Amino acid sequence: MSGNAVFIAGAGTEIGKTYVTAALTRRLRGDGHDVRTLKPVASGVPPIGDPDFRTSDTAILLEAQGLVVTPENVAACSPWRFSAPLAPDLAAAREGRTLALADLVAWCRAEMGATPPGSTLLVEGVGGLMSPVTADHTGLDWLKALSVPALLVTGSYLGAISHALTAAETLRLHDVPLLGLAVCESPDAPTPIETVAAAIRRHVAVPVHEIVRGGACPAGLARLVGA
Ligand SMILES: Nc1ncnc2c1ncn2[C@@H]1O[C@H](COP(=O)(O)OP(=O)(O)OP(=O)(O)O)[C@@H](O)[C@H]1O
Ligand SMILES: C[C@H](N)[C@H](N)CCCCCC(=O)O
Ligand SMILES: [Mg+2]
Repeated sequence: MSGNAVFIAGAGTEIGKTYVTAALTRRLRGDGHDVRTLKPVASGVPPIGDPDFRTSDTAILLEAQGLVVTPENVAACSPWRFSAPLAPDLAAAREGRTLALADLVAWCRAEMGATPPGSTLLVEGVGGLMSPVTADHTGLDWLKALSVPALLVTGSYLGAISHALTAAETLRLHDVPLLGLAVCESPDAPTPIETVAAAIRRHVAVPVHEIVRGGACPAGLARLVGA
């Protein structure tokens, strides 16, 4: 038997998946849980030696785990890294590379199998729920192939309610268990985050947590995800 794996899916891109995943990681570690956090496919990632690497999802997630940036740690967290800030299939093509869903799923399954009972494995997706990951498959295909529950991250920008509910409904139609939603406060949102979260709550049957700008992971969100 292996540990508890959770896929951090997004209602879109650049809405706070990494922020929430890092906050969750820190919170779980602070609460004494054993947690490992992965970003298997990352696009828009500069080379490790580039000063901007420190703002990459991989660097942020390593730091949240108390790990330093070394080539080994980076490869172990994010084996598929592409430099163009595009959907991974397009970013890979820019480098003359391809990514096969079967390889990605096999790698993730091995990580899940290596997660001890009582430990938590967090896997951040890439882009939005149905952003292409490979030439033929989306993030939803990847998530379904892993058979793990999802935590859905959304923003509070105008339009976020529909994006969140569309993603949640897609997960429901595809029988992907949804643990809950995290609404991450967007910059310059026209309504308070509470208003957005309340609107989403009226339409979903799972917990909806709020993370304000600069905020830490709420205890309830950590309880939802922790082993
Ligand atoms: N609650 C927050 N407080 C402060 N900054 C935030 C918050 N949520 C997100 N951000 C910032 O917004 C930007 C986008 O967030 P983040 O990188 O987490 O998005 P993402 O959904 O992971 O994007 P991607 O699709 O590239 O993986 C980052 O600079 C991040 O630090
Ligand atoms: C570069 C960006 N921050 C992400 N890494 C990739 C987002 C891909 C989105 C593709 C799409 O859904 O249109
Ligand atoms: Mg991210």
